[in-house]
Amino acid sequence: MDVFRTLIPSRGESAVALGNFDGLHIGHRKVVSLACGGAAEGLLPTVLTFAENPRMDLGGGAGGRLLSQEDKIALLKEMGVKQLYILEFHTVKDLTAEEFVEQVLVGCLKAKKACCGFNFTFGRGGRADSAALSSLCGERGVGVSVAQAVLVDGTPVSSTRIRGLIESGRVDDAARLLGRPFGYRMPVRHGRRLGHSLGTPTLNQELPEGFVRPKFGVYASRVSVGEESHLGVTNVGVRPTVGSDRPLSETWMPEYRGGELYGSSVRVELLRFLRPEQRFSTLEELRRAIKRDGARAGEYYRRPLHTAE
Ligand SMILES: Cc1cc2nc3c(=O)[nH]c(=O)nc-3n(C[C@H](O)[C@H](O)[C@H](O)COP(=O)(O)O)c2cc1C
Ligand SMILES: Nc1ncnc2c1ncn2[C@@H]1O[C@H](COP(=O)(O)OP(=O)(O)OP(=O)(O)O)[C@@H](O)[C@H]1O
Repeated sequence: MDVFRTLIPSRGESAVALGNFDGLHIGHRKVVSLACGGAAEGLLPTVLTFAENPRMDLGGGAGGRLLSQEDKIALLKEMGVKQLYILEFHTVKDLTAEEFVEQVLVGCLKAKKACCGFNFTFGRGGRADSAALSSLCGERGVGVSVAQAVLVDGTPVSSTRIRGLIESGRVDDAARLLGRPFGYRMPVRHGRRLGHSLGTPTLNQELPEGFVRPKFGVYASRVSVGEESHLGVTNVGVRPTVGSDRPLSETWMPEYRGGELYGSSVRVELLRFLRPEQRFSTLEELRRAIKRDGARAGEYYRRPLHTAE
């Protein structure tokens, strides 16, 4: 897959999926798969997205990112996308709907097919919708496919809805909307090695500025180290017992017997909220709580995904 960060000409005629696609949830995947379907007609499956959520620019406040750019690129590649444009929003922000179709879609991306969802908006101020896209594209011989709303529990799936679930600890519900567990791949940093002395060594990862902030507390988790998955139990928060100046994700893998992971990039998926973070009066109480958390996490880890209790 080619990744372009500026509007350089497409390598050939394309089928383009349009949107921000933060999280690549099941609604987004439907739009992207419409573009991937273009391959059967000899079109290059292409995604046009943005480096930062356009809502920031349009004054809406975007909330934390659900997916790092690296993870977004990997998922789109897996889906069969051949060209990915990750643009700075200001490069298209002031174009009218007509200019966007003429200059970007037709002129640069050589689109023969454009794909979007039921609630897609574009053009200056986000004032044009999928009907406008259909008519502007139709005049230029470009087909348009509009995905109907993908619903869960009767309501459209959206990045905003998923953020709300994660921020309130409902990661198992978020997984139903994402089509996979919520997680992050971040480098493992050194901690104070207190965990080692408690008998529960932890992988410490910093959640970067601008990333969605899961509800502080302890989660059953799944940890991917290379090709292997391990049971994990993760505390997301500021560790009121021992203190931390910034939010951390700390994961103990009760059954892991492998080597040190400092410096490597490890994927942690949060499967189920277990309890809020607590201030313990002694380290011994903290140690016992962590062991109990590990045992509870094992129950969720071994349970098939997305099933009710
Ligand atoms: C499963 C788990 C649960 C935890 N729960 C709490 C908690 O409720 N309160 C707290 O202050 N710290 C909690 N922690 C964080 C520990 O204080 C921290 O991981 C430990 O002190 C090790 O620190 P270090 O990585 O700097 O060595 C938890 C950690 C884990 C792995
Ligand atoms: N539930 C859904 N069903 C079908 N298409 C969707 C759905 N959600 C988003 N889309 C489409 O996916 C593309 C990307 O949308 P966008 O990134 O704005 O997603 P969103 O999840 O609605 O985000 P937000 O919550 O920030 O509005 C757009 O073309 C949009 O219409």
